[in-house]
Amino acid sequence: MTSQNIMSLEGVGMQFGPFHALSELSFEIKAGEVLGVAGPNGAGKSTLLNVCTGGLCPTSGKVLFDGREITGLPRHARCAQGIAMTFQIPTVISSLTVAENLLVGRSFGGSHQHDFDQIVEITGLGPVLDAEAGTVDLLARKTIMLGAALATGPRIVFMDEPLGGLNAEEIQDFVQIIDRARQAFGVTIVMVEHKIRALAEIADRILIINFGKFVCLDRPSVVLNDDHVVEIYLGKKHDA
Ligand SMILES: Nc1ncnc2c1ncn2[C@@H]1O[C@H](COP(=O)(O)OP(=O)(O)OP(=O)(O)O)[C@@H](O)[C@H]1O
Repeated sequence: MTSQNIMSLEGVGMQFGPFHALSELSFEIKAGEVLGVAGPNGAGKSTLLNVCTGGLCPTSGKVLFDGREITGLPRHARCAQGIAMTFQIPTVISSLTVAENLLVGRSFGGSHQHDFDQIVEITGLGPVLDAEAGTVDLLARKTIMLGAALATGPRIVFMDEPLGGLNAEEIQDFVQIIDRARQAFGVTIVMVEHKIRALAEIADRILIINFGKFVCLDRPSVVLNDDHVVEIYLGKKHDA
């Protein structure tokens, strides 16, 4: 992992009418890292992902990619620059084959696309390449979505709750696929995830937000032992 920053948020806020979903968020994402993003329901995690990937334009502050401002850039333009996203509910094109879904991903990418065969090898999708994407199981659909994202040739992939709905064995399998993608392509991964123990195993650092505000950003061992984080998840400590 290098210490060079690939993306920075500077004082980012997102208001929906009078409601502040994000307030004054500032932090950096390091090139090559796996950054976990966690926080209670409604903390603003999905809003944050959308602000980073172009689904939402923040109402204040700046988003920088490689030092250049991309705050108002739409999703397709960010994708062409190397910013991809996978969604909580797998968005595959059910009537196309698995291979065709990966090729659709390629058609949205920029100039630095990864080798198709290497994506198939990393994702392990080889045995189901000719199957209709709507017929495969949840893990395979999540893997197709990641494969299609990788096919765009991203430098950073934002993943919204990638482990949701998977059992313990499937979580291990999917985490390994994510790790292989990171090793092979040097891609930076940002994962919003409720399963904080699983997140701690794969993430280099974890960002905690609450009520749209920055709480802490550090190594998993530090974050999981942070009193404020424990309080957010478990409630205030009471003297016996
Ligand atoms: N388009 C919108 N209009 C109004 N309020 C919104 C909109 N999108 C999100 N919100 C509100 O912003 C807050 C943050 O939502 P967000 O989905 O980002 O939280 P989250 O941390 O991803 O939650 P969860 O863990 O439950 O998925 C919530 O209170 C939500 O109701």
